[in-house]
Amino acid sequence: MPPADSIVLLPPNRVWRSYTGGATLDRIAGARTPADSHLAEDWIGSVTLARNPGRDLPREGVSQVTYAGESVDFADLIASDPDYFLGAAHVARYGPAPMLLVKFLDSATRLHFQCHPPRAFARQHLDSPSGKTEAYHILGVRDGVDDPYIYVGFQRPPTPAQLRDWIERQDMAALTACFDKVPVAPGQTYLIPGGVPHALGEGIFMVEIQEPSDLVARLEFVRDGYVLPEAARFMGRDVDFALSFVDFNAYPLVDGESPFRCRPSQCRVLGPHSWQETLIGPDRTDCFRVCRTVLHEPVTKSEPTCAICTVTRGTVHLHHAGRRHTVRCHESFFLPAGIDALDLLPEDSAELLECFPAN
Ligand SMILES: O=P(O)(O)OC[C@H]1O[C@](O)(CO)[C@@H](O)[C@@H]1O
Repeated sequence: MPPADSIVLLPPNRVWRSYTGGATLDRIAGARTPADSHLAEDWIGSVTLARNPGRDLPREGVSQVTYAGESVDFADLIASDPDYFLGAAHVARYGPAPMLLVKFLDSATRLHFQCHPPRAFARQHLDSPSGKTEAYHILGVRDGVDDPYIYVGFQRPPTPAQLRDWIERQDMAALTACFDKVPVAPGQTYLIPGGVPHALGEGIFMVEIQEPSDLVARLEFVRDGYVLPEAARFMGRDVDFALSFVDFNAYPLVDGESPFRCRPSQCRVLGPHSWQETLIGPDRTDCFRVCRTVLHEPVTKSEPTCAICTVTRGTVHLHHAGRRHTVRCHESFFLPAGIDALDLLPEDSAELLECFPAN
């Protein structure tokens, strides 16, 4: 099927989570009374199914997108012309899936201490092509949260036997004492490889970029009165299965900074005052790539692969093949691999977060 349009627009796609949040997402969507609830995330241009045991929504997670003015299931759209949307080399290697999951995440509360399987473990033991290495690009912090933080990697690792005991007794004081708080601020980026234990602090609004799966082992079972059902704790397996992929290394902070922080490096000049920088490159992970484009004038650019792009500041007009789309702050679009060059016209100045699958 020849593409009827060029750009795929990615409207909000709220997904139920076991923690609470989402008031910021409500506000962005223009809700009259923004409120926190269990719809704490927005999965942007997703073909990944959410694993929410007990919820009767078989397609939860998969996005309805806007293409040529029509609302369509994103997986169906890609299947209609995988080479155009994803690129022939990508399809030959991975099949008709973007191999990428991008989310807005808006936490009202600290998330459960948790750990995700690395890709090799997921392939060997979970019959999944993807694990869940994930990255956080922090966009904002709620009013009243004075010390935004994440926990990432043990600073004082327990032994596996100790951790097993604490999980079974839910001794969260002992577990928390294994971590230092890593202070975070808007504009920062962190990569959390599969296997590394972590918990996102309360009051953080961010874009999360990750391998496309919803695989998680929870080390903690109760948050704010919600008790995780057993099936949701260790992916239907047991505690020893979860412990077998936990990274027990120590990751001390150096001058208050975590080794998981990724600092930007400029990679491409796009105009006299416009550029693209790498936030997460192949030196950090082979699971995905993340860039930020800063625009101070109209720019024409092409990319070697498809991308999920989110405007993180300002407004950008996209021109391609005689069509024009306006994308405002916190709106997103999918850039098909088949697009040769795209014109980006910022209103004054703008920033884009660009997430690319592994290539
Ligand atoms: O274990 P919880 O608190 O339900 O959190 C799950 C969420 O945590 C994250 O892995 C972020 O750490 C999200 O991708 C995921 O939706």
